[in-house]
Amino acid sequence: MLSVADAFVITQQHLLTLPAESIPVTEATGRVLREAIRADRDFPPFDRIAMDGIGISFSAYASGQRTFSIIGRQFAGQPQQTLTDPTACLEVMTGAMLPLGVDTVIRYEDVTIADGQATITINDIEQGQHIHRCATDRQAGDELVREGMLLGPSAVAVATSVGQAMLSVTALPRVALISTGDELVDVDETPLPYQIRRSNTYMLRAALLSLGITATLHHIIDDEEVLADNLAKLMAENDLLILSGGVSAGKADFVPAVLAQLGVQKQFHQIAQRPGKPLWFGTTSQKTVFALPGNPVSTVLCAYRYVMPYLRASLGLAIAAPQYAQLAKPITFRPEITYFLPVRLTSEPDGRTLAHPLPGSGSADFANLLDADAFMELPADRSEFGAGEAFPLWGK
Ligand SMILES: Nc1nc2c(c(=O)[nH]1)N[C@H]1C(S)=C(S)[C@@H](COP(=O)(O)OP(=O)(O)OC[C@H]3O[C@@H](n4cnc5c(N)ncnc54)[C@H](O)[C@@H]3O)O[C@H]1N2
Ligand code: MOO
Ligand SMILES: [Mg+2]
Repeated sequence: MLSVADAFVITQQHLLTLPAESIPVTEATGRVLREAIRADRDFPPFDRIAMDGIGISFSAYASGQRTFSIIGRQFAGQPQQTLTDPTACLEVMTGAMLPLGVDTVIRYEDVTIADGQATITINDIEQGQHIHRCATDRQAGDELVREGMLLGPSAVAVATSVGQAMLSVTALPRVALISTGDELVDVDETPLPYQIRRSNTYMLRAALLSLGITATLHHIIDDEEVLADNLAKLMAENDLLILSGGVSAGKADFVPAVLAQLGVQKQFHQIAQRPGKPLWFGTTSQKTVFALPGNPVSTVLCAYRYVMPYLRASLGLAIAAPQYAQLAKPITFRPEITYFLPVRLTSEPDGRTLAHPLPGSGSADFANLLDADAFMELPADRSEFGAGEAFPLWGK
C-alpha cells in the first residue's frame, strides 16, 4: 500500500494552476503575493530627524559651546529649512527633514530651554546622533516583499508606503465541499434514531477559511445516478471538489466508481495510515478531487496532512517544514502503517515541547480532537515509540 510520504508527493505533483488577480491592498490580508513589492524610493527617503529636540552644527559643540539661541523650528511635513547661523540651533521634530547646516540632534530631555536659549545638560554628544540617514534601511528598487509571501499586517504597511493601492495575488480556487450519505441530516434538522448531523464539510469549510477560501457546501444521497449527475455539475463549476464519505468497502460506497465514470483519473486510493486509510485522490487536466474517508477524525487528519498543504502550495506558498515534539510517554502501535496520534502539546521550562498522547476511541471519536493540539506522525516501520523521541506534528 502507498506510504504517507509517496501519497503526499503525488498530491503535490498535481497542484491547481491558479491565475494572478489584482485586488485592493485593503483586502489583501491572508492572500499570497504574486509580484514582488519593491521600494519606489529610498527608505527613509531623506535624512530624517529621529528624536524631538534641537538640531545643531557639531563643530560649535566641538569648540566648547553648550548654549545655543533657538532661531526657528523644523516640523515634519515642512520643506527643508536652513540653520543660517552655525552657532545657533533649530528645534527639530521626529519625522522632519534634517535642516541644512544641522548634523547633530539633541533630545529635549537632554537640554534646558529658557529665554529662547537651549543649554545642553549632558556630556556624551556624538556627531550625527538621532539622525536616520537617507537609504539606510532600503534603497530605491530593492525588493521589500518577495513573491509567494502570505500577506500580513507588516506587508500591507510596506505596500501602502510604496504607493501600491492594488496588489497582484493568487486568485482563490473555487472549492465545493460535498458530504455523501443517507444517514446524514443538516445542522438545523433533528436526527432520527438512525441518523446523525453532518459535520465534516463544516469542518473543512472552517479550515479553508483560514486560507481565505470560501467553499460552498453540498450534500448528495447514496444513489449512483444522483451522485454522478450532481458531481458532474459541481465539477463543471469548481476547480477542486472535496468529498467526504463513500470511499470505503461498503455497498453504498459509490464515490470511487462514480468519479472514474466521470473521467476523473485516480492517482491513488488507500494509504498505509491510520486514520484516513481509504483516502482517494484524482485529477482531470484542470480539476482535482479529494475524496476523504467519512469518519470525522479521518477527515480532519486528511485535511491537515494532505488537503491544506495542497491548497497552500497551489496558492504559491512554500511548503513549511513540520514542527516536532517529544513523546511524553511511550506508545505501542503494531500495524505496519503510519499512525497519526492525536496529542496535546505542552511547552516545558527547559524549552522542549512535549506531546501527550490522546488516542481517543478511534476515528469516529472527533470530540477527542477538541482536547488535541495536533496529530503526531509515528512512522510505519516500527511499533515501539519511546518517551523523549521526537516526531513531526500536523494541524490543527
Ligand atoms: N470492510 C471495510 N470497512 C471499512 C474499511 C475497510 O478498509 N474495510 N475502512 C474503514 C475506515 S478506515 C473508514 S475511515 C471508513 C470510511 O468510510 P467511508 O469513507 O466509506 O465513509 P462512510 O461509509 O460514508 O461513513 C463512515 C462514517 O463516517 C460518518 N460520516 C460520513 N460523512 C460524515 C459527515 N459529513 N459528517 C459526520 N460524519 C460523517 C458516517 O456516518 C459513518 O459513521 O470506513 C471503514 N470501513
Ligand atoms: O481511516 Mo479510518 O479513519 O482508520 O477509521
Ligand atoms: Mg463507507
